[in-house]
Amino acid sequence: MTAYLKKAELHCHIEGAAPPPLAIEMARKYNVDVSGIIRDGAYVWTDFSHFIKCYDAVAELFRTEEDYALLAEAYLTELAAAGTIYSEIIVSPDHGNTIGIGSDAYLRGLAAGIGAAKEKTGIEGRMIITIIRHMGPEAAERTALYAAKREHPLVTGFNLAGEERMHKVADFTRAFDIARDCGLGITIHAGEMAGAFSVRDALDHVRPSRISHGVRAIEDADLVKRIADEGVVLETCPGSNVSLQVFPDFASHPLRALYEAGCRVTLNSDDPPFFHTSLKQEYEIASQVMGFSDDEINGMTRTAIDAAFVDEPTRRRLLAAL
Ligand SMILES: Nc1ncnc2[nH]cnc12
Ligand SMILES: [Zn+2]
Repeated sequence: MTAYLKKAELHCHIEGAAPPPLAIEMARKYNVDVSGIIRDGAYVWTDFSHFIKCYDAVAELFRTEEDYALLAEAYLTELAAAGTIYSEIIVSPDHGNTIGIGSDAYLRGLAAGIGAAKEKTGIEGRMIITIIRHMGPEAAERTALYAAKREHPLVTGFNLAGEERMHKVADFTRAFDIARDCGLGITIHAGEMAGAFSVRDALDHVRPSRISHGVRAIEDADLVKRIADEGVVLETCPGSNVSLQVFPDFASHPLRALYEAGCRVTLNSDDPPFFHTSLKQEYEIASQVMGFSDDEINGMTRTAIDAAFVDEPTRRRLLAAL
């Protein structure tokens, strides 16, 4: 039972955290037919490409600053109820432009939601700006320049998400250099839909302190050793990986093997309702299905706080709260 354990999360896409009932509420508000993406109260998709389409359609149901405030507040309040003291949400300022409110209003809404949840529950939240791989390097550089210009106290990191099988990591080094130079923490999706080479590319070209997923590093023993030796933190999301069929089941998921090899691992939910999971459930899976002890799981939570993109006084306060 992990219900009583304190928790921390480094990897959850905020639009991917929208509970279907909230998405339905938004669809009613804007008179959108969602029968193609929500059935029997669950999101409907078949494979990664279809998941991304469904994700984008859900994201488009949130259209105002207030909608985004509501989404962030709802998610962080749910996390806090499960004992979570820290959460980094992955956000996409480009999306603010897609829906017509602009990136500033998008971030303002999310920041208001993070603030409201903190006021109610004490949970600490930060935002990680992501660029989207399938939107290409030019869009990525524009977003990085935006992040550099638009400093925000709650925006503390930079990520690359989207279709890992498109473009090369090297195409995005300039965007990451811009983000790093303005002081943002660096993480990158790699080793999820593509294999170990993708993780190696990410380490070589981007030099991140964390990797989003990274689990397919398991295909290359030298790479696993490098990750352990360099202390790169893996934001693992087992429920997401099984749902997207990266691994057929939890028994074949490499979390245990990576942990035993000395890699620094953390537990995360990715896009929880899309993958029929939650951070609470990921902790339960680690405990009940993968056999990690409470001490081992607490160690993962400590790793998450050690690797969090926060200022040092906040890190000390969070560590003290564990
Ligand atoms: N699991 C995932 N991988 C890559 N990009 C994503 N965007 C939202 N969820 C994602
Ligand atoms: Zn992700």
